[in-house]
Amino acid sequence: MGYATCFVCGQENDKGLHIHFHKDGENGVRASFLAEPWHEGWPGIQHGGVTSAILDEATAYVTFFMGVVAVTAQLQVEFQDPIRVGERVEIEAHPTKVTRRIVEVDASIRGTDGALKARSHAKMMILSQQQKEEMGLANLP
Ligand SMILES: CCCCCCCCCCCC(=O)SCCNC(=O)CCNC(=O)[C@H](O)C(C)(C)COP(=O)(O)OP(=O)(O)OC[C@H]1O[C@@H](n2cnc3c(N)ncnc32)[C@H](O)[C@@H]1OP(=O)(O)O
Repeated sequence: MGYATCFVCGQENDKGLHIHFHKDGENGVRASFLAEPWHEGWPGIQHGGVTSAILDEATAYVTFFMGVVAVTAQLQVEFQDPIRVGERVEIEAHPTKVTRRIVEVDASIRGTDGALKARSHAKMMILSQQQKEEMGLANLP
């Protein structure tokens, strides 16, 4: 499942991260990722933008599995501990608050030992029909 060309999850995006997200419980999502050398910023450490993209995507999948079309309006990221190249990490996200137009989501990335690497709090804006049409997202499955 996913959009083929998405930078984070698209299986047909040659330059993408190819992360597979799956549902976890009623509203959560989970995924796993291995940091590769071409994901680094400082030598040997995964770039913070890549980390942020992964958290953003996990957040978006929460709303996707809820059956709404939403975009990220705010994403607040805390980088707690470096993600090393060659290190596998586990990603998790779940909703914390749902209102008519905004879904708030917490996401985290942890090492395989459970140590916290990064976490985020996001506000996802549910799009109106007009906004979906304006953004070219009106015909999503
Ligand atoms: C299978 C694969 C699945 C999923 C995989 C698919 C790919 C997923 C990609 C990952 C997700 C992304 O990165 S999405 C891409 C990054 N995000 C974007 O490009 C979004 C760009 N921003 C926008 O388009 C717009 O600013 C919106 C839609 C977010 C908001 O515009 P709007 O709807 O016109 O908002 P507006 O009428 O002004 O305000 C409505 C109410 O919301 C509040 N509000 C407005 N903006 C914000 C904000 N940023 N943060 C908080 N609150 C806000 C206002 O104060 C107001 O409150 P009140 O007065 O009513 O109280």
